Amino acid sequence: MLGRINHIALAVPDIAAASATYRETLGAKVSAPQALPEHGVTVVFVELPNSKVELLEPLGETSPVAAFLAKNPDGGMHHICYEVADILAARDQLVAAGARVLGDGEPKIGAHGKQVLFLHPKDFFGTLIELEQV
Ligand SMILES: CC[C@H](C(=O)O)C(=O)SCCNC(=O)CCNC(=O)[C@H](O)C(C)(C)COP(=O)(O)OP(=O)(O)OC[C@H]1O[C@@H](n2cnc3c(N)ncnc32)[C@H](O)[C@@H]1OP(=O)(O)O
Ligand SMILES: [Co+2]
Repeated sequence: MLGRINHIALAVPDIAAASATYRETLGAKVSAPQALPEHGVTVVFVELPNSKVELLEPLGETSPVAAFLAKNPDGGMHHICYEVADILAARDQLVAAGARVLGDGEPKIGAHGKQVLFLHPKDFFGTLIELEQV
């Protein structure tokens, strides 16, 4: 089922400050901010030779990241995104295995314009998993 790691996501309290640190202190190439109101986040991507790091900050009153930052005010690892070849087949297989697919269970369009789904962290050893159709 699982392909490459598409990205590791870090929730941050201030995406501009975090982007500047990744650019200036770590010498990384960081994309311009992308507001994703339908997901309640603003994201940037740190480009790496073998994957990406997604920095995300809350956007709007109902951001799913706000609760995470309330518990982790300095920020922290938020989710891991695995690529899958067939997101609907993966979803059906996971649901049949008893895993919880978050939201209404239907894929949404993510930051890369691809279909994504999220799996409950409590079903995967305390780590929020995102699946992205490639
Ligand atoms: C798609 C656009 C973009 C992209 O890459 O393209 C993104 O990745 S957007 C990312 C932001 N969107 C999401 O995170 C959507 C999925 N997330 C959710 O549905 C919620 O955040 C959820 C259900 C994971 C947690 O919701 P909430 O925090 O409101 O619930 P609780 O506080 O009750 O949390 C339940 C339980 O889970 C623990 N938790 C919460 N978030 C995380 C996390 N990121 N990693 C690990 N664990 C997490 C929380 O601490 C609670 O544990 P407990 O022991 O019961 O306290
Ligand atoms: Co993500």
